[in-house]
Amino acid sequence: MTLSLTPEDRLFARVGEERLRRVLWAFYARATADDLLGPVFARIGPFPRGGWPLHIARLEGFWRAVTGGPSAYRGHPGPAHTGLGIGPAHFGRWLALWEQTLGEELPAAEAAALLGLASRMHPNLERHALATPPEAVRVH
Ligand code: HEM
Repeated sequence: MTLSLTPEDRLFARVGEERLRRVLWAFYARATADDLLGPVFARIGPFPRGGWPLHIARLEGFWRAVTGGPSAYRGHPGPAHTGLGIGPAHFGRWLALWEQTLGEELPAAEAAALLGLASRMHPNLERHALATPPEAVRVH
C-alpha cells in the first residue's frame, strides 16, 4: 500500500519541532527590531518578554498545523490581522524577513516549502488586513 502524503504532511517531520521553534524566535527577533514591522508588534509587549512566549507558542501551533504536525491550534489568522493598520508594504517586508530567516535556519528544500506556505497565505491575510474592522463600521 502506498501512503499518499502531500509534501506539507511530511514537512513538520522534516523541519522538526526544535528547529521550527528556533525559526520562529529568530524571525520575531528580526521582525520586532524592524523599523516598519516592529511598531505593529509592540502590542504583544517587549520582545522576548511580555506576551511573546505565549504568542510564539500560539504561532508554533499554527505552523505545526499547516505543516502537518500534531497541533491544538484553533485560531483565526485572517481576522487577527484586521485593524492593525498594515498593508502591502508590511507583508512585503514580513515575507522578506521570513525568507532571510528560513535561509539561515533551514536546509534549502524546507526553507522553500515554508516560504511557499507563507506566500500562499499572503493574499488572504492581506485582504483581511485591509478590511474595515467590524467595530469601525458605522450602523445607520
Ligand atoms: C504571510 C504573512 C503572515 C503570516 C503567515 C502571519 C501569521 C500569523 C498568525 C498565525 C497569527 C496568530 C493568529 C492567532 O492569534 O490565532 C498572527 C498574528 C499576528 N500577526 Fe501575522 N502573519 C503574517 C503577516 C503579518 C504582518 C505583515 C504583520 C505586520 C506587522 C503581522 C502582525 C501580526 C500581529 C500584530 C499579530 C497578533 C495580533 C493579536 O493577536 O494582537 N502579521 N500572524
